Amino acid sequence: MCLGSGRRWRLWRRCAEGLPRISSGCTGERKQTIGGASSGAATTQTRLAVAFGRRVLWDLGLGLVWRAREANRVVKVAEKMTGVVIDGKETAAGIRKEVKRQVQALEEKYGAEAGTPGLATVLVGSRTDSATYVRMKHKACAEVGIKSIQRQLPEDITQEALLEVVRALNQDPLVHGILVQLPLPSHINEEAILAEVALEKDVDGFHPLNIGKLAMKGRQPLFVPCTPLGIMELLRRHNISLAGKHAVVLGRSNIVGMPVAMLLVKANATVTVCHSQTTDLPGIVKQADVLVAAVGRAEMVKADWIKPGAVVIDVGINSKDDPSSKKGYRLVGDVAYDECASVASMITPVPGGTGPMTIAMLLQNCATAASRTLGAST
Ligand SMILES: Nc1nc2c(c(=O)[nH]1)N[C@@H](CN(C=O)c1ccc(C(=O)N[C@@H](CCC(=O)O)C(=O)O)cc1)CN2
Repeated sequence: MCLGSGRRWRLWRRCAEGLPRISSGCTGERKQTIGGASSGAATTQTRLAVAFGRRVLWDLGLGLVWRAREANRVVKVAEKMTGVVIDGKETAAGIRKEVKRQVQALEEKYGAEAGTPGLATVLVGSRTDSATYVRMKHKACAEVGIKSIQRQLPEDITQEALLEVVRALNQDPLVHGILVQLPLPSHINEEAILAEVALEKDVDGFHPLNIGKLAMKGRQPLFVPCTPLGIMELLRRHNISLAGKHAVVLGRSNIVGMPVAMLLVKANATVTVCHSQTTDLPGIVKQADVLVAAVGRAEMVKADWIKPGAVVIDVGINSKDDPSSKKGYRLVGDVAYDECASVASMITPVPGGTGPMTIAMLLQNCATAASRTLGAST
């Protein structure tokens, strides 16, 4: 077999390095941003490859066989590169447009009064973060044409009175989705309140039956919690495959950690859930092809915890003192973003990552709830 010198050289390099091909698009500090449904190939990462005693054999076509052994050769390809930013804000904006079209179609089919999806939010007490999230939800509803009503209740409301509010919303035919903002005050039994929400209106997916089905093989919940669903949608829309991958989830909360772990298992990933009693957290995180950080500890995950090329999903929203900002603080995630972005292949920012997706998924669940109810009643 006769090989041209260019082809021979390429063959030798492939054999000797034993490396995956490095994208020619890698450009030092350049940041690539991907939003919407476009695909995001990993373009940058630091690579260290060690090739021991690789055999390179080729025929020069002159009857001469060259046998080359590369012994203890270190191929070091170290590049300072930056992972692709998964833009949750842009992806969520695309989903809001889709929901808006869905709402218009429902109104055309069932009329403007009966056909408009309705969401009821229930806010107990005066936590400023909860009030902000509820306000954001109402604003997003208005943007896509979902009618929303709010039940603002005092901090000291009794369990029974709160149950009555939920029961009344269950009976309201113009309300297709009910959301009880969490956390609730400590004297309220959260489990009992969430269990009272009508199953077909459980747009937060926290009803015990929906969570139970999520945890079971071959069962489908009516609704899936919004942040975990948003994470899966971000991964799907960015063509990140999960089958056979090792996914590590930091945190075991009912709102994010546990349900996202169940969704990852259903997507055929091998999942490790880490928590406050986990030993050697950095060592476990280092094994993750996909990392979901949801512990609520500012910038806990450092660059040397990340496996080169991993996909990093940051769910943390923590405020950090920042005298240079107008407010005196800024929001940061659970991941030390700048340093981790240079090791990961793809990463979500905070703000602008999973947060906007949470609200987009709520709108989507609400439109689905209305569509099912209206379809069932005709
Ligand atoms: N009943 C529920 N309660 C809570 C949920 C939930 O899904 N259902 N999740 C969280 C809070 N949450 C929604 O309620 C939520 C958190 C953050 C964001 C968001 O868009 N964050 C922005 C930054 C916002 C800011 O500037 O403060 C971002 O990340 O870009 C949306 C929703 C707990 N409770």
